Order: sequence, then C-alpha cells, then structure tokens
Amino acid sequence: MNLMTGSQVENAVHQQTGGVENTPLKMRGRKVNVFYGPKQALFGVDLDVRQNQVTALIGPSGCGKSTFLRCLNRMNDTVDSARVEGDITLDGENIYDPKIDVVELRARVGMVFQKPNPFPKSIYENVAYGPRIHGLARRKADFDGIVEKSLQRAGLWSEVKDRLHEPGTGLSGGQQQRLCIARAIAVSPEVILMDEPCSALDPIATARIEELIDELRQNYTIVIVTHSMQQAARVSQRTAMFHLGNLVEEGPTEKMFTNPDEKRTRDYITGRYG
Ligand SMILES: Nc1ncnc2c1ncn2[C@@H]1O[C@H](COP(=O)(O)OP(=O)(O)OP(=O)(O)O)[C@@H](O)[C@H]1O
Repeated sequence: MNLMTGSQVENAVHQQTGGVENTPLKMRGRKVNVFYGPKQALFGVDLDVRQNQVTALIGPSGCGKSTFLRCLNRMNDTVDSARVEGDITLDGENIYDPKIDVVELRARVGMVFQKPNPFPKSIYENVAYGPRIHGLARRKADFDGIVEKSLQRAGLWSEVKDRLHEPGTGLSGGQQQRLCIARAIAVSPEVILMDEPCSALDPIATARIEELIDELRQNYTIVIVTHSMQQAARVSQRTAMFHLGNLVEEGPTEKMFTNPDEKRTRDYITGRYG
C-alpha cells in the first residue's frame, strides 16, 4: 500500500481541479447487508453517490469495498453464495426490484476491473460489441461514430486510430485499461464503477488513467475502489472509509484526508494499519 505523509495528502488534495460542490444524488445505499453464505461481509452500510463526482472507497484489505461496489450494479448476483439486503437506488429507483432488467442496469452502471480484460477481438470490436448487443446502432457509420467518440473520451483515439482492426490484447497494459474504459463508455453509462483500475499499471499509465478519471466526471458519475491514498486524494471529491464490513465515515475528500472525525480513518490514511 502507498502511504502518505500529511503534507503529501494535502498537496494531492489541493492539486484537484474540481471542488466538492453538492451535485444531485445519483445512487443511494441504505442499510446494505451482504452475506457470502453464512458469513456477513457488509453491516448496514448507508452511502450516497453524487452525480458527476468521484467517490473513493478506501479501507484495509477485506473490509468490503469491492463487495459494496459490486452491489451498485448487481455484480454480486453472479456470486452464488452472495445475498444482498437493504435498499440501493439509482435515480430513486430500487435496482433490486424484480422488474429491473439487470443487463440494462449494467449498461447504465458500467464496470472497469482491476486487470485490463479486453475481449480477444479487435480494438474496434471491443468498443462496438456493447452497442451492438444493446441495439444502440444499426448502420456502420453509427458504429464508427460511437467507437471514435468512446475512444476519444477514454483518451485512446490518437494512439489507436490507425490500428482499429488489430487485436485489443496487443496494446500495452495502460492502453488496454483505457480500451476497457472506452468499452464501458460505449453503451452510454451514467455511472462507472472502477475496482482498483490502476493496480496492474505502471506509474505513467496510472497517471494517465487518473487524469482521465478527472475528465470523465464531467459526463459520468464514478465510484472507485483504491488502495492508494494518493490516488483517492488526487481523483475523488468524496471518500468513504470502510473497516470490517462497516462504513466508518464518509465525507469530502479534503476533510477525510486532513481532519477525519474517526480515529480509524486517521490511522488508516497515515499508514498506522492496513
Ligand atoms: N465470493 C466470495 N465468497 C466468499 N467470501 C467473499 C467473496 N468475496 C469476498 N468475500 C469476503 O468478503 C469480505 C469482504 O471482501 P471484499 O473483497 O469486498 O473486500 P475489499 O475491501 O474489497 O478487499 P481487498 O481490498 O482485499 O480487495 C472478505 O472477508 C472476503 O473474504
């Protein structure tokens, strides 16, 4: 884990381009409990996610960050032993309501994983695949437009525009991760969930993704799990601290990193445990 001194945290927070304006609520979790078989992994988590902000989920390994993230687009449905209780809404609508179409939900709430995982297809097809299965385009020109716009937004277009029909797996790790971000963007999501998106990347590729996250929040709402305190401080406007399946506290990132209410948060961000 990366540790920060107090002044490093303050520098990172102050380098942010955006403020902590109170944008509208996008997603809301209330009394969220998650069980894997008999083992409870989350205990009554209440957390709001605000539109056009980056919310960072931090906390020691195994505290439930990824579990909470996966609740937000029902990825836990794919884990046989997982059971989710409580309320989670997207624009006020309960995403666990039986009438919700989960495939459509996952287009609205997209996900980028820890390890870049492009399909074994061309760069173009990696991006065009989602719009095709969701019926978002029919004519080639429309697909071409979506592919270009998504790659532009993911900051990859200029690097790949002359090799769109080469395999996505031939790109560097950082480029593959931006391709995965383009793939998520291609189906016009409202929220993008990122589970440690830089953990497999070198510092230069990481810096590029962090800049991109800051640009993306103009158009999307982002929730990111990270082990890097510098990253949370640099990219997020709000930070939520988890410990042993509980939400310890959440608030504006600047406050969380400079003057948290809870000792557990202070100890974690200053590297006293984790
Ligand atoms: N598929 C699963 N089956 C059983 N237990 C699980 C499963 N996924 C997670 N857990 C357990 O739930 C708890 C929370 O795990 P989770 O992965 O959400 O934590 P985390 O904070 O994201 O951890 P890390 O930082 O190490 O990724 C842990 O005790 C973990 O072992």
